[in-house]
Amino acid sequence: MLSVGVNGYGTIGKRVADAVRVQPDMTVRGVAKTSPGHVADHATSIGYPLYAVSEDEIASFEAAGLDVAGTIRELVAKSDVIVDATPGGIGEQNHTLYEQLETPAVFQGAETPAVAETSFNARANYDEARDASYVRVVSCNTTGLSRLLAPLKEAYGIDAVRATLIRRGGDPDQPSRGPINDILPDPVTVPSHHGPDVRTIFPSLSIDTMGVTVPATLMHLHGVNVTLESTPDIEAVRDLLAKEPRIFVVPESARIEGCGALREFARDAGRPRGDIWENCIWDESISVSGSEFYCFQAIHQEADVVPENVDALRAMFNLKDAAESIATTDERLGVSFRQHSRASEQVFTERACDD
Ligand SMILES: NC(=O)C1=CN([C@@H]2O[C@H](COP(=O)(O)OP(=O)(O)OC[C@H]3O[C@@H](n4cnc5c(N)ncnc54)[C@H](OP(=O)(O)O)[C@@H]3O)[C@@H](O)[C@H]2O)C=CC1
Ligand SMILES: O=C(OP(=O)(O)O)[C@H](O)COP(=O)(O)O
Repeated sequence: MLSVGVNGYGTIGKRVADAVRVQPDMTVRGVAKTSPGHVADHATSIGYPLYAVSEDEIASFEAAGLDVAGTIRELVAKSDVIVDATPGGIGEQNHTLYEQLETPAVFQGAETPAVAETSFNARANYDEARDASYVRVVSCNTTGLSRLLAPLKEAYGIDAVRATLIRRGGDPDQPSRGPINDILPDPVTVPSHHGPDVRTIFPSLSIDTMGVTVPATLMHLHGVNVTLESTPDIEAVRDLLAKEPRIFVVPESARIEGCGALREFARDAGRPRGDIWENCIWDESISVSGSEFYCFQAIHQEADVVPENVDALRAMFNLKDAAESIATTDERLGVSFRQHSRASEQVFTERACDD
């Protein structure tokens, strides 16, 4: 059993801990945060040993009636590997501690690529993280783009990518980022940082991205145009995407018109926290004109990187190959929306008929 410590138990850290907990080959050694409150209460109620980031903070946890198992140094020393889900820039500072104690670590997307030996997306470059001590799971937007581009690149080749990323203003628990009533070019400079970040996964890819932030907390929405190297049949593209493990081609029949309805769909499906781990691509938006591919995809920013963190751990410790790891992660987590995809339903029906 791989013993995993989670340093930074916020939006991403708590979800990664819960995803690790349900895997057959890994366990949560403990979680660390800086302050008490309902999130810390929840961690201890699940049974995660709680660690303070520094000695000074132990008293405030104890004053809140929480047992503290130690400081982050002790958690790092006891764990086989750390998932660092601290706010951007803190991970880089923590790198020194991980190195001192010879504990490998997974970092998140707001850290610079230089924090790790490789940036990671399970579908696109799993093998590059094999035997690595430090791996960076790319941001939610970069993860969403990588999952879409990997199968298109393999099947048709990619000449160029242009994407406009309509970004949520903040997460639901971030009142400091709202309310706002605006539509912000964000960043106002072009291209946005997302294109270069995608190139940490696909080094030679021609990609330009633009970002806009809107007053919403639900999801990001991408409008994507890919110039392919060949001219595909539109039904073949639909089938290709619908078969991808972490892509949900949203069928027209589901009458899911926007991100709010997608989140409600996830809640109705009993997803923990209403999380959507998959890219959600509207079937009707998939268009092909010559070698130009277009689609709209929604990305749940709080959730899509979670299975990627689990796979990064398996790659670093050579526990499974990419396909096995993705399948195990998804089965244990319940990544199942693909089964609603129109095209994959057709495939399943055809297979059943063949049988
Ligand atoms: N939220 C998102 O949409 C996404 C975030 N990411 C990336 O994940 C990373 C974490 O983001 P997110 O989960 O949103 O952040 P949060 O602010 O939700 O959580 C950060 C956590 O780190 C803890 N923390 C703060 N300072 C320190 C410190 N010095 N040492 C250890 N822990 C500390 C906080 O503890 P406390 O609350 O007690 O202060 C909190 O538990 C970032 O790199 C981000 O870019 C990636 C994809 C999507
Ligand atoms: O969208 C995200 O990152 P990204 O825009 O850098 O891809 C993550 O959700 C984190 O976003 P934030 O940096 O606005 O908190």
